[in-house]
Amino acid sequence: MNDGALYIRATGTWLPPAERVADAVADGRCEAAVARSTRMESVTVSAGEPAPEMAARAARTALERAAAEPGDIDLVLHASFYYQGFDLWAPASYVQRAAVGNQCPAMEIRQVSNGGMAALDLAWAYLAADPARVAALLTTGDRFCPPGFDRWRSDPGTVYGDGGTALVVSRHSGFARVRSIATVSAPDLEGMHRGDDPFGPAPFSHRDVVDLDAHKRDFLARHGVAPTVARVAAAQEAVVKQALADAGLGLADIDRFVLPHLGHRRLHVAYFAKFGIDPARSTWSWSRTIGHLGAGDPFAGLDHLATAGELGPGDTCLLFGVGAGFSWSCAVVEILDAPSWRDR
Ligand SMILES: CCC(=O)NCCNC(=O)CCNC(=O)[C@H](O)C(C)(C)COP(=O)(O)O
Repeated sequence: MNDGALYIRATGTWLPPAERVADAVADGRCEAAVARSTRMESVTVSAGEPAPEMAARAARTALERAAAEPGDIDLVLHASFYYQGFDLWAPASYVQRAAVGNQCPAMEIRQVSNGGMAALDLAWAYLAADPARVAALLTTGDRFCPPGFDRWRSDPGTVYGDGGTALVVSRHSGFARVRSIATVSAPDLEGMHRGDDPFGPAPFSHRDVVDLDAHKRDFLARHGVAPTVARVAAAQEAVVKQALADAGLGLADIDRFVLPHLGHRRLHVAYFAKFGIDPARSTWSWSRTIGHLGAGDPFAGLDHLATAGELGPGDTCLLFGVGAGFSWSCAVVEILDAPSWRDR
């Protein structure tokens, strides 16, 4: 066991069937312009499975692959950002009861789309703080459904998918090692996801459906596009530079890029063009069939690469997360062994 090391023992996802973007355009659910700019092919849509249940199903897969017993798990962190099914409730405890069945601390992470990476960052520190702590279960789960969310229109540069994801991390061993993780925060940008709306006394006090584009227009009208874009770009560059430096690697050393499930235009601006990332070496060809899973994209993307047999010993992956706030996280993951559960 290496002091301070963190390993990934297993990944897991639970995704409902996908709906085709072309069908959504044909029946008016999705604007043709959004289909063109995002280049999304399909998104996973829950027929009714609740977000915490999808997370629990992903967790069961990851725990089984990790051969982890309930007593092995010393922390459960559940990240989400949309409605979890009840107005005042503890989704992390639901995941713990439904998937683990132990009594370790179970807490919720609400860091919008960066919640999965925030959980990874915090779990590493929590496990390192006590030699008796060995492993953690990290989950995400969201269901972006009506009436309050329009997966096709609530955030025009991104089309949202439903699903649960999970990671089992350990200080002792795993198929992959987390070489570094960095997180950068830009609270001066938090207004971009509230705009000019006043604080409300209850959910949906000012609008019936989430409209992130309205908040963004309000914010950019006050703060300007160019300075905001520059601020976002600078923070994105800083977090990648920090993660790579802490891992002693350069961008050229990275074999695979696990990117947020944003639409193509956003990915091109923030990742492909900015860092010279080849889309073919990213998860884009898969994520365009899934949609933005909220906090779960990094876990789902790593699970996809592992399950598809695209990861071998010595490979390095760069996991990216970005969330309203804003916050950015970036982790360097080194593959030590081919995952035992890969499809081929
Ligand atoms: C709310 C869900 C969430 O946390 N999403 C992640 C944060 N959002 C993004 O990264 C989307 C990209 N947007 C931006 O970077 C800023 O809004 C910009 C750069 C101001 C305008 O980007 P655009 O909307 O034009 O793609």
